[in-house]
Amino acid sequence: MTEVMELERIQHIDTSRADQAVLLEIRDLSISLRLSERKLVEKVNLTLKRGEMLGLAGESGSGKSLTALAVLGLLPPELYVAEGSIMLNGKKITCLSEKELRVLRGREIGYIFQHYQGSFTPFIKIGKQLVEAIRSHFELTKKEAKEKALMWLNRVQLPAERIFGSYPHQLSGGQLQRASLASALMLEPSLIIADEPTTALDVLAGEAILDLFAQLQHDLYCSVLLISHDLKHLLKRTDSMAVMYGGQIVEKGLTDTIKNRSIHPYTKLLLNARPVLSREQPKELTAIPGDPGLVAGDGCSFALRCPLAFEQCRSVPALEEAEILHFAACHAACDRRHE
Ligand SMILES: Nc1ncnc2c1ncn2[C@@H]1O[C@H](COP(=O)(O)OP(=O)(O)OP(=O)(O)O)[C@@H](O)[C@H]1O
Repeated sequence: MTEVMELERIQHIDTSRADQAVLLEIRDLSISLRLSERKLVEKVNLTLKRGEMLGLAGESGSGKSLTALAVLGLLPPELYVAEGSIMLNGKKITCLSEKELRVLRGREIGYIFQHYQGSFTPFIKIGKQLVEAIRSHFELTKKEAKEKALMWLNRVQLPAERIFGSYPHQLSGGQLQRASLASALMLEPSLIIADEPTTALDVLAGEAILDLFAQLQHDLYCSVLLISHDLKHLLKRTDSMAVMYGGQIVEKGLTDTIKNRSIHPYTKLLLNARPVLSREQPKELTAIPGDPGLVAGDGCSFALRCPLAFEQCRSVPALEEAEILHFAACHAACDRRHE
């Protein structure tokens, strides 16, 4: 198949996928430690539509990666899905066997991690690994698979022939992350999970990869769960966002709404702690009070660091719909709205 034919085929897939049906639905997901039964992620509800980019924000340890690993069926053995379900394309995936999950990963769900070195086996050339991955999911000859791999290396703006014949250690960090992007996208998954894909790169390389990723996601009409502790990336690129603290979602909604009308004190502090480039005098950044990762054992998980905390925060706030498609879990904010 020529490169032009392959592109036409992908464009055809785009239009046939052009509906905004729900692709991923996470319902009441709780993840616990097997030994102590301690909950690390609690009652997470998320919906991701076809073609949508959903951002998951929150500081280190808030439960973002565990949520993603649960979708991929890659939780470490000491953890398990204690409650809830995950549906992909209307099919429950929380009850699939390891063998079924292996088929799902790659073909249905692509993933890109922060540690891109782990995306490739060190002593096998990139091209050979890409061809093997393609042939394990598509019925293609070696020659056809090579053409597809080269086309994708081209699409992620790499010198395709050279990278195809290189070992992973011969590539820079940025090139390796581009190659892992090609490796995830070439299988045309309906969902891509990108967990801090640029954290290990310098700022410019990271920005360039995310711009390229957003463009390819748009062309392929796949859905993306983009995880980052850097609000800047999420505000710029996602359609909707969820903010996690202490293993729970504290606020979620359309990205513009979160940016302009955030409700939860933690989201507001995160937004104020972000440097904004402007011609005017730079505003002073607000630090989030208390130590990162300080989570209240009872009641609202953010209560120990919250400037608005009051008596009622000893009980767990429900995630309430403040306006259409905008949810927040905060007693103080809810009280103010009712005043
Ligand atoms: N295998 C494990 N055993 C015990 N606790 C774990 C394990 N994996 C994660 N945790 C704990 O679960 C919580 C959520 O971790 P998670 O990796 O999801 O956070 P995160 O928001 O993705 O943070 P980061 O941005 O640093 O990756 C943290 O308190 C973490 O210490």
